[in-house]
Amino acid sequence: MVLQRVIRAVIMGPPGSGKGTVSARITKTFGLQHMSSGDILRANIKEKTELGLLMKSCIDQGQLVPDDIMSRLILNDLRKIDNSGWLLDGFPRTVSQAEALDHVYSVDTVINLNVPFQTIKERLTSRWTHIPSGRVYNTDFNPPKVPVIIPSLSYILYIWCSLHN
Ligand SMILES: Nc1nc2c(ncn2[C@@H]2O[C@H](COP(=O)(O)OP(=O)(O)O)[C@@H](O)[C@H]2O)c(=O)[nH]1
Ligand SMILES: Nc1ncnc2c1ncn2[C@@H]1O[C@H](COP(=O)(O)OP(=O)(O)O)[C@@H](O)[C@H]1O
Repeated sequence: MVLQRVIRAVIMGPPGSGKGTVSARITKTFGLQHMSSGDILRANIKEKTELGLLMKSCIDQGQLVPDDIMSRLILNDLRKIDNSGWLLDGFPRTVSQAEALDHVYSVDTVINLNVPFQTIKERLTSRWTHIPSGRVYNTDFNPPKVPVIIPSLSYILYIWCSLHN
Protein backbone atom coordinates (compact mmCIF):
# COMPACT_ATOMS: atom_id res chain seq x y z
CA MET A 1 0.00 0.00 0.00
CA VAL A 2 1.35 3.45 -0.91
CA LEU A 3 0.50 6.19 1.56
CA GLN A 4 0.23 9.58 -0.08
CA ARG A 5 0.88 12.74 1.89
CA VAL A 6 -2.07 15.14 2.06
CA ILE A 7 -0.93 18.57 0.88
CA ARG A 8 -2.61 21.64 2.34
CA ALA A 9 -1.76 24.92 0.69
CA VAL A 10 -2.90 28.54 0.53
CA ILE A 11 -2.59 30.98 -2.39
CA MET A 12 -2.66 34.71 -1.64
CA GLY A 13 -2.57 37.93 -3.66
CA PRO A 14 -4.76 40.94 -4.45
CA PRO A 15 -7.92 40.55 -6.61
CA GLY A 16 -6.80 40.20 -10.23
CA SER A 17 -3.32 38.91 -9.39
CA GLY A 18 -4.13 35.54 -11.01
CA LYS A 19 -5.04 33.35 -8.02
CA GLY A 20 -7.92 31.61 -9.81
CA THR A 21 -5.87 31.05 -12.98
CA VAL A 22 -2.80 29.70 -11.17
CA SER A 23 -4.93 27.63 -8.76
CA ALA A 24 -6.57 25.79 -11.67
CA ARG A 25 -3.14 24.69 -12.92
CA ILE A 26 -1.76 23.73 -9.49
CA THR A 27 -4.83 21.72 -8.47
CA LYS A 28 -4.83 19.85 -11.80
CA THR A 29 -1.10 19.04 -11.58
CA PHE A 30 -1.08 17.97 -7.92
CA GLY A 31 -4.60 16.52 -7.66
CA LEU A 32 -5.75 19.00 -5.00
CA GLN A 33 -9.25 20.31 -4.34
CA HIS A 34 -9.61 23.98 -5.24
CA MET A 35 -11.42 25.81 -2.44
CA SER A 36 -12.19 29.34 -3.62
CA SER A 37 -13.85 31.57 -1.02
CA GLY A 38 -15.54 33.60 -3.78
CA ASP A 39 -16.97 30.45 -5.41
CA ILE A 40 -18.16 29.08 -2.05
CA LEU A 41 -19.87 32.40 -1.27
CA ARG A 42 -21.50 32.57 -4.71
CA ALA A 43 -22.74 28.96 -4.38
CA ASN A 44 -24.33 29.81 -1.00
CA ILE A 45 -25.93 32.94 -2.45
CA LYS A 46 -27.26 30.98 -5.45
CA GLU A 47 -28.70 28.28 -3.19
CA LYS A 48 -30.19 31.01 -0.97
CA THR A 49 -28.84 29.42 2.22
CA GLU A 50 -29.32 31.40 5.43
CA LEU A 51 -25.63 32.40 5.45
CA GLY A 52 -25.75 33.11 1.71
CA LEU A 53 -28.55 35.67 2.10
CA LEU A 54 -26.70 37.29 4.99
CA MET A 55 -23.49 37.52 2.98
CA LYS A 56 -25.08 38.81 -0.23
CA SER A 57 -25.70 42.25 1.26
CA CYS A 58 -22.03 42.51 2.41
CA ILE A 59 -20.71 41.57 -1.01
CA ASP A 60 -23.18 43.83 -2.86
CA GLN A 61 -21.92 46.74 -0.75
CA GLY A 62 -18.31 45.88 -1.63
CA GLN A 63 -17.50 44.85 1.94
CA LEU A 64 -15.73 41.80 3.25
CA VAL A 65 -17.87 39.12 4.86
CA PRO A 66 -17.43 39.20 8.70
CA ASP A 67 -14.53 37.01 9.85
CA ASP A 68 -16.51 34.67 12.11
CA ILE A 69 -19.07 33.84 9.37
CA MET A 70 -16.37 33.41 6.74
CA SER A 71 -14.21 31.16 8.94
CA ARG A 72 -17.20 29.02 9.93
CA LEU A 73 -18.20 28.58 6.30
CA ILE A 74 -14.75 27.61 4.99
CA LEU A 75 -13.77 25.39 7.93
CA ASN A 76 -17.10 23.61 7.60
CA ASP A 77 -16.40 22.89 3.91
CA LEU A 78 -12.82 21.78 4.67
CA ARG A 79 -14.11 19.32 7.26
CA LYS A 80 -16.13 17.60 4.50
CA ILE A 81 -12.91 16.87 2.56
CA ASP A 82 -10.70 16.05 5.53
CA ASN A 83 -8.82 13.25 3.75
CA SER A 84 -8.01 15.22 0.58
CA GLY A 85 -5.31 17.72 -0.21
CA TRP A 86 -6.55 21.25 -0.90
CA LEU A 87 -5.53 24.67 -2.13
CA LEU A 88 -7.30 27.58 -0.45
CA ASP A 89 -7.87 30.62 -2.69
CA GLY A 90 -9.25 33.83 -1.14
CA PHE A 91 -9.14 32.56 2.45
CA PRO A 92 -7.63 33.56 4.83
CA ARG A 93 -7.91 37.23 3.99
CA THR A 94 -7.48 38.72 7.48
CA VAL A 95 -5.33 37.90 10.54
CA SER A 96 -8.38 36.64 12.40
CA GLN A 97 -9.23 34.23 9.53
CA ALA A 98 -5.60 33.04 9.45
CA GLU A 99 -5.75 32.35 13.19
CA ALA A 100 -9.01 30.40 12.80
CA LEU A 101 -7.43 28.25 10.06
CA ASP A 102 -4.19 27.77 12.00
CA HIS A 103 -6.21 26.60 15.00
CA VAL A 104 -7.54 23.59 13.06
CA TYR A 105 -5.05 22.81 10.25
CA SER A 106 -1.35 23.05 9.71
CA VAL A 107 -0.65 24.48 6.27
CA ASP A 108 2.30 23.08 4.26
CA THR A 109 2.81 25.87 1.72
CA VAL A 110 1.72 29.45 1.14
CA ILE A 111 2.06 30.95 -2.35
CA ASN A 112 1.99 34.75 -2.48
CA LEU A 113 1.42 36.34 -5.91
CA ASN A 114 3.26 39.63 -5.98
CA VAL A 115 1.95 41.54 -9.03
CA PRO A 116 2.39 45.31 -9.65
CA PHE A 117 -0.81 47.38 -9.40
CA GLN A 118 -0.53 48.60 -13.03
CA THR A 119 -0.40 44.97 -14.27
CA ILE A 120 -3.45 44.08 -12.17
CA LYS A 121 -5.34 47.03 -13.66
CA GLU A 122 -4.48 45.88 -17.19
CA ARG A 123 -5.45 42.26 -16.45
CA LEU A 124 -8.79 43.21 -14.90
CA THR A 125 -9.77 45.43 -17.81
CA SER A 126 -9.38 42.45 -20.15
CA ARG A 127 -10.86 39.80 -17.80
CA TRP A 128 -13.94 37.98 -19.04
CA THR A 129 -15.96 35.40 -17.14
CA HIS A 130 -17.96 32.61 -18.78
CA ILE A 131 -20.97 32.89 -16.48
CA PRO A 132 -22.38 29.31 -16.79
CA SER A 133 -19.05 27.63 -15.91
CA GLY A 134 -17.33 30.39 -13.94
CA ARG A 135 -14.19 30.05 -16.12
CA VAL A 136 -12.07 33.18 -16.31
CA TYR A 137 -10.43 34.39 -19.52
CA ASN A 138 -8.24 37.24 -20.63
CA THR A 139 -8.55 38.70 -24.12
CA ASP A 140 -4.71 38.77 -24.53
CA PHE A 141 -3.22 36.09 -22.28
CA ASN A 142 -5.87 33.36 -22.25
CA PRO A 143 -8.59 34.12 -24.82
CA PRO A 144 -11.75 31.97 -24.96
CA LYS A 145 -11.95 29.44 -27.87
CA VAL A 146 -15.21 30.99 -29.05
CA PRO A 147 -14.89 34.78 -28.93
CA VAL A 148 -17.87 36.91 -27.94
CA ILE A 149 -18.43 39.08 -31.02
CA ILE A 150 -21.38 41.37 -30.34
CA PRO A 151 -23.36 40.60 -27.22
CA SER A 152 -27.08 40.59 -27.94
CA LEU A 153 -29.49 42.46 -25.66
CA SER A 154 -30.72 39.17 -24.19
CA TYR A 155 -27.13 38.15 -23.44
CA ILE A 156 -26.44 41.46 -21.71
CA LEU A 157 -29.66 41.00 -19.69
CA TYR A 158 -28.61 37.42 -18.87
CA ILE A 159 -25.23 38.59 -17.56
CA TRP A 160 -26.85 41.44 -15.61
CA CYS A 161 -29.35 39.03 -14.00
CA SER A 162 -26.58 36.52 -13.18
CA LEU A 163 -24.60 39.24 -11.44
CA HIS A 164 -27.55 40.60 -9.50
CA ASN A 165 -29.20 37.36 -8.33
N1 LIG B 1 -1.06 38.40 -18.83
C1 LIG B 1 -1.40 37.54 -17.87
N2 LIG B 1 -2.69 37.50 -17.48
C2 LIG B 1 -3.02 36.64 -16.46
C3 LIG B 1 -2.05 35.81 -15.83
N3 LIG B 1 -2.69 35.09 -14.85
C4 LIG B 1 -3.98 35.46 -14.88
N4 LIG B 1 -4.19 36.38 -15.87
C5 LIG B 1 -5.45 37.04 -16.23
O1 LIG B 1 -5.67 38.06 -15.23
C6 LIG B 1 -7.07 38.15 -14.89
C7 LIG B 1 -7.21 37.95 -13.38
O2 LIG B 1 -6.90 36.59 -13.05
P1 LIG B 1 -7.78 35.78 -11.97
O3 LIG B 1 -7.27 34.36 -12.00
O4 LIG B 1 -9.24 36.00 -12.15
O5 LIG B 1 -7.27 36.53 -10.60
P2 LIG B 1 -7.84 36.47 -9.08
O6 LIG B 1 -8.84 37.59 -8.94
O7 LIG B 1 -6.60 36.72 -8.23
O8 LIG B 1 -8.42 35.10 -8.87
C8 LIG B 1 -7.79 37.09 -15.74
O9 LIG B 1 -8.33 37.72 -16.88
C9 LIG B 1 -6.68 36.11 -16.13
O10 LIG B 1 -6.96 35.44 -17.37
C10 LIG B 1 -0.69 35.88 -16.30
O11 LIG B 1 0.22 35.20 -15.81
N5 LIG B 1 -0.44 36.78 -17.30
N1 LIG C 1 -11.87 35.48 2.95
C1 LIG C 1 -12.85 36.38 2.76
N2 LIG C 1 -13.26 37.15 3.81
C2 LIG C 1 -14.24 38.05 3.65
N3 LIG C 1 -14.92 38.24 2.51
C3 LIG C 1 -14.55 37.50 1.44
C4 LIG C 1 -13.50 36.54 1.51
N4 LIG C 1 -13.36 35.94 0.28
C5 LIG C 1 -14.28 36.52 -0.52
N5 LIG C 1 -14.99 37.47 0.17
C6 LIG C 1 -16.10 38.31 -0.36
O1 LIG C 1 -16.52 37.80 -1.63
C7 LIG C 1 -16.28 38.76 -2.69
C8 LIG C 1 -15.85 38.02 -3.96
O2 LIG C 1 -14.65 37.31 -3.71
P1 LIG C 1 -13.68 36.85 -4.86
O3 LIG C 1 -14.44 36.07 -5.90
O4 LIG C 1 -12.52 36.14 -4.20
O5 LIG C 1 -13.24 38.18 -5.60
P2 LIG C 1 -12.13 39.26 -5.31
O6 LIG C 1 -10.90 38.52 -4.86
O7 LIG C 1 -11.99 39.85 -6.68
O8 LIG C 1 -12.66 40.21 -4.27
C9 LIG C 1 -15.23 39.70 -2.09
O9 LIG C 1 -15.24 40.96 -2.69
C10 LIG C 1 -15.65 39.74 -0.61
O10 LIG C 1 -16.78 40.59 -0.41
